[in-house]
Amino acid sequence: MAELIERTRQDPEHKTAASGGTLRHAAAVAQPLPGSPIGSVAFDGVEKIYSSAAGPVHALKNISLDVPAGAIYGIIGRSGAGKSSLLRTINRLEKPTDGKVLVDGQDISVLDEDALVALRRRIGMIFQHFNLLSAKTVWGNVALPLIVAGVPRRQIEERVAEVLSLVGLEGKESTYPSRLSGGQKQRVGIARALVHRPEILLCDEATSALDPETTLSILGLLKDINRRLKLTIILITHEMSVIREICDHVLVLDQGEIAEAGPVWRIFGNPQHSATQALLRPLNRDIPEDIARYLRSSPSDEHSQAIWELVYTGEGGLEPDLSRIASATGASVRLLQSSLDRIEGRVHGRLLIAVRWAGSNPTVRSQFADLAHQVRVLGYVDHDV
Ligand SMILES: Nc1ncnc2c1ncn2[C@@H]1O[C@H](COP(=O)(O)OP(=O)(O)OP(=O)(O)O)[C@@H](O)[C@H]1O
Repeated sequence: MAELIERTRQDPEHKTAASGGTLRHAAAVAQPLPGSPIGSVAFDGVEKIYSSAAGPVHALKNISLDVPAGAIYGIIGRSGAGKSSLLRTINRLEKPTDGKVLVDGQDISVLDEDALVALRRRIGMIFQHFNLLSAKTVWGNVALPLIVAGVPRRQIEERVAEVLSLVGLEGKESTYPSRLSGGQKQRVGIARALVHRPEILLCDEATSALDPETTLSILGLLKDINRRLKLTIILITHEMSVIREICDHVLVLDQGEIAEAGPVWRIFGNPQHSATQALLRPLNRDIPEDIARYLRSSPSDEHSQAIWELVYTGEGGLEPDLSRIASATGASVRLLQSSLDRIEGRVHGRLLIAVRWAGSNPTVRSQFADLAHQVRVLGYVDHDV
């Protein structure tokens, strides 16, 4: 046991079921299949049907999805969409009614009790309300999983010091949770989730109880951990801004089904499903009220201005080029509004511009076609707005 822990300690990238486990656990656990990336998760036709007093609830319907090792994968959807149910199948807190969940290529439904304990040491989890023991200090909360696993005291002390330093909580060892801020409590939760050197971290609405500034600092910490420890992070949230801030991939769930899934830049840049569009609406500004008030469906005369919307979806690295936009119009052009964002180095969002009309729409449209992913005229105004 000591040898296994020592091996893990010396090599922070070494991620096996043995991390913090006992020799018996290490032998019982289903090891990652040869060639399977460490930290990968795959859902294969996963179904979950709960029985309730009101009848069966079909919470997950035919979910098939690959989560690559090392990803920060966000799961989003309206309340009741099935996010928690799906997340909890990964460490088998929920067992699928049908289908398989594979961790590192291994079907986890076949694991016996010992192997399940070992699996859960490879998969850390943090929660919206932190789930700390109020009667234990920061040190006691973080050390507990190692104490339960029977790890020798000296190694527990080393490891707890390591993870507390990783989450920026040195000096808080003797503090009780009641004396910590929400952000500090979540840092304790993260430290506790990392003590066994997991390969996957599940985050269940981890920032929903935090104010915006603290949310950003916790998201920053998660991103840092993902990079430094090469840890796969799978998070559920109802906040699109959380996905935009740290995720590289996103799954949108709608009534237990996959609405769409893929790289965040693509899904956010060009949402196809009505559920995604509805979730994204708060991030997209509609037409500003002062412009909407004067918008007409056709131009009154040659002095009218067309209000153009140019949409950027991140595809092909296309970005707004203001000088080309200006020269394409061949007339005066005014920038009315821009709501552009960068996700993983790709620009997405939109520009609203006013272009003197003068019967020029067809020419301008053909010129704009090369400059943005989607272009359309929203309407016309008779004067400067
Ligand atoms: N133990 C259970 N017994 C019966 N029904 C359940 C159970 N757990 C979840 N459900 C139902 O399954 C569906 C999916 O629930 P789930 O909690 O996975 O959704 P969610 O997207 O995480 O929702 P929220 O954002 O509100 O937490 C819901 O209709 C819910 O009421």
